[in-house]
Amino acid sequence: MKLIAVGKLKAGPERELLDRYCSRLRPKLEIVEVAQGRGAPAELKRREADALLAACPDNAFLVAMDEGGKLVDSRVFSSQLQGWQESGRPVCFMIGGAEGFDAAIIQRADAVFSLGKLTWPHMLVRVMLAEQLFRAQAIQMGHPYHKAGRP
Ligand SMILES: C[S@@+](CC[C@H](N)C(=O)[O-])C[C@H]1O[C@@H](n2cnc3c(N)ncnc32)[C@H](O)[C@@H]1O
Repeated sequence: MKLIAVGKLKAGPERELLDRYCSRLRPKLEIVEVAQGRGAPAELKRREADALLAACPDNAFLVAMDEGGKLVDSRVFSSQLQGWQESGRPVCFMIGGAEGFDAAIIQRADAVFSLGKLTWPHMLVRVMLAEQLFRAQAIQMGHPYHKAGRP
């Protein structure tokens, strides 16, 4: 699995949490960082989209993280992730920059997934996605990390 994201995550609390969840993930999550675009928002997003798409294999199943995407619970996400992984295509997640995605990313995406209607800082979205990937793995394995207490 691969995460392609805008910006460079520096040392600090987000890095520590991301490393903690990533160290528990199997298969490993390869993280590719692309440079933040420059210029007016439309141009910046176009440049970021070019870099993001260049890092994404043509045959990848691309999941774009976007607040306008599909809202699912962790069990549904876990089962969807399993299906994507079993499809034989490499699974790539993508996180945009401060201005969000260019339309080209949403058009290319095979799935658009939301962490809720609130807008989160993109470095926190990395941590939240890694935690959900770990939770999805725990659900698949029946590991008690995920407490299925809801009716
Ligand atoms: C600061 S947000 C960009 C906000 C931008 N104004 C927009 O409309 O997309 C940076 C990136 O974090 C991710 N992100 C932020 N909030 C999210 C959410 N609720 N669900 C999924 N991804 C989110 C998206 O990939 C977004 O491109």
